[in-house]
Amino acid sequence: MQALVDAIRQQGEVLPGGILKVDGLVNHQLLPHLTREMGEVFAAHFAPLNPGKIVTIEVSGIAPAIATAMVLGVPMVYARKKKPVTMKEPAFTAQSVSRTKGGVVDLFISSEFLGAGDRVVVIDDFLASGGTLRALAGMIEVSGAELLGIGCVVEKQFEDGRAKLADLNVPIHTLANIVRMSEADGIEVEAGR
Ligand SMILES: O=P(O)(O)OC[C@H]1O[C@H](OP(=O)(O)OP(=O)(O)O)[C@H](O)[C@@H]1O
Ligand SMILES: O=c1[nH]c(=O)c2nc[nH]c2[nH]1
Repeated sequence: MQALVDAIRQQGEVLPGGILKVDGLVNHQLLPHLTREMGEVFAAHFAPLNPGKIVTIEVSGIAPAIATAMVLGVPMVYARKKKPVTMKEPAFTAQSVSRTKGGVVDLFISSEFLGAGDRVVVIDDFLASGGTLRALAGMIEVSGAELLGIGCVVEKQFEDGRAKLADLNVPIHTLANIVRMSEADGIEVEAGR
């Protein structure tokens, strides 16, 4: 997605600890024209798989996920990181590591909105180590739903998440690919794959 690649070139910053800051377009501020195009691109890519639900994780996955769900005309379900009292027991749960806040986080998906018979595409903002997507895939499997594919806005190729998720045997589509980055040399970004 060329507009996203251009925006990362203009706004992206490399922070200590191998974190790419794209707060002005993905994490803290959203640019509607970019978010809408993300949804259109993901929807066009995954429509042939005939998904019936989009699944994501709060908080930064929600925007590209709902943009995709709106184009496909299907519900969007998101994993929460704190279990609200309204969530019916038993919920599907897993743990992942928050890359931007540090520490292990618990994830909860309501069993009211995911289960056997659901055909699911997962959309998230970052594919880095793949740990978060692994946790989501586990919850989807336990629910009895079928995982059809994974879409992420930004892939950090050098963290190898794509290879680590190969055993899931589903297509992974990303919109921008960070080939390498460092505080000294900046960001090498290309179109996703
Ligand atoms: O492939 P991984 O190494 O698991 O990294 C990717 C995850 O890390 C971020 O979550 P984080 O909790 O940092 O951020 P958020 O609250 O902004 O969604 C991002 O939103 C992905 O879900
Ligand atoms: O804002 C972010 N920047 C990153 O580099 C990253 N990696 C995983 N999750 C991330 N979120």
